[in-house]
Amino acid sequence: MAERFPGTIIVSAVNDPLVEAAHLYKRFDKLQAVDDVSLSIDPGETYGLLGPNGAGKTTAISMIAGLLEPDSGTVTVAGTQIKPRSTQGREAIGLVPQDLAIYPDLSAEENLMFFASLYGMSKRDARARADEVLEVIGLADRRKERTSKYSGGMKRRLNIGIGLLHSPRLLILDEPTVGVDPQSRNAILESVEALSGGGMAVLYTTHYMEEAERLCDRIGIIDSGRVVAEGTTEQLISRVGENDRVRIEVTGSVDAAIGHIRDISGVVEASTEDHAIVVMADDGSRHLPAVINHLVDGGAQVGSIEVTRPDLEAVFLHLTGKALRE
Ligand SMILES: Nc1ncnc2c1ncn2[C@@H]1O[C@H](COP(=O)(O)OP(=O)(O)OP(=O)(O)O)[C@@H](O)[C@H]1O
Repeated sequence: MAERFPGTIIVSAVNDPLVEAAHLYKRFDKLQAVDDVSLSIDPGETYGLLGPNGAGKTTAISMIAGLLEPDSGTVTVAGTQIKPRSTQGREAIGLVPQDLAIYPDLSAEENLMFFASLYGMSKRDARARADEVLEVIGLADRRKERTSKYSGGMKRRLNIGIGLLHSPRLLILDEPTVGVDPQSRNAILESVEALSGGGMAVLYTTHYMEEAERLCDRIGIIDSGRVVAEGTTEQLISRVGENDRVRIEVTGSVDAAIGHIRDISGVVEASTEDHAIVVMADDGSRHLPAVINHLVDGGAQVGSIEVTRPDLEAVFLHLTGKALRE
C-alpha cells in the first residue's frame, strides 16, 4: 500500500487491490452478524458474496461502504481508509442498496439529473453522464417516462444507474436481481459484465448461485457471518472434491461392464438406476469414451448421455450442511 507523505501525490502500486477489508466484526445484541470477514478486490474484478438470507451479506457490505461502523476491523478503498463518520474515500464507492431510492413522479432522466446535482455536477456534465448511465442500464429508450410506470426491474436498474453517476471505482450491489422480471435481470447482469470489463471493481451479493457463477471472478461463500470458503467457482468445487455425475441410458445388461467401469482411474463410483448407469467421476467427459467402450463390449446398447457438473449449490451444501435457498 502506498504511504502518505505531506505534499506528495499518492500513487497506488498497480498491483494493489482496490478494496481491502480486514477482520470485520459486527454484533447485534446476541447475534454475531459478521464474524471476522476479510476480503480484497482488484480493479476490474467482480467479487461475489454468496450466501442465504440472514448470512450477513448486507451487514458486511454496509461496513465496506462506510454506512455501518464495524465493532472491529478495517476497510480501505482506493488507498483511503473508510470510516462511517468521515466522507473520505466515499467518492470511490457506488452503493446500490436493496431498497429503491428513486422519485416516482420523475422520469429516469430527471431522477439522474437530480441525483447528479446532489453530487455537485454541472448541468452539462450531469446530462452527459446521465446519457452514459442510461445506456449502461439499458433504459435510454424509456428515459422520458415517469418511473411510477416502470416495472420493478426497471426501477432497480435506475437505482443502479444512480449508484454509477459519480463514476465510482467500486460498485457494490446488494442482491440486485431479487424479485425482478427476467428481462431486467438479464439487463442487470449484462450491465455488471460491461462495467467490470471496463475496469470497475464490483462487489456483488446474491443467494443465486447461477449469478455468482456467471458474474464473479471470485466468490466468498458466507454463512452465519463467516466466509467459509473463497475462490473461483472451479477452485471452490475442486476444494470440496465434488464430482461430475454421468448418467447413461442403457438397454441390455451392464453386469459385465460395471466392474471394469469402477476400475477406471478417476471413477469414484458406478451404480445402476432404472435403465441407466450412473458414474461419479472427477472429470466425467474425459472418462466417457472408456465407460461407453466397456458398456458396448459388455453387450449393452447406449442411449442418451447426460453429464452434470457439480455446482456452487453442492459446494454450499457440502460446507454448511444446508441448502442455499432454505
Ligand atoms: N440493525 C440490525 N439489528 C439487529 N439485527 C440485525 C440488524 N441488521 C441485520 N440484523 C441481523 O443480522 C443477520 C444478518 O443480516 P444481513 O441483512 O446482513 O443478512 P443478509 O445475508 O444480507 O440477508 P438478507 O438478504 O436477508 O438481508 C440477520 O440475522 C439479521 O436479522
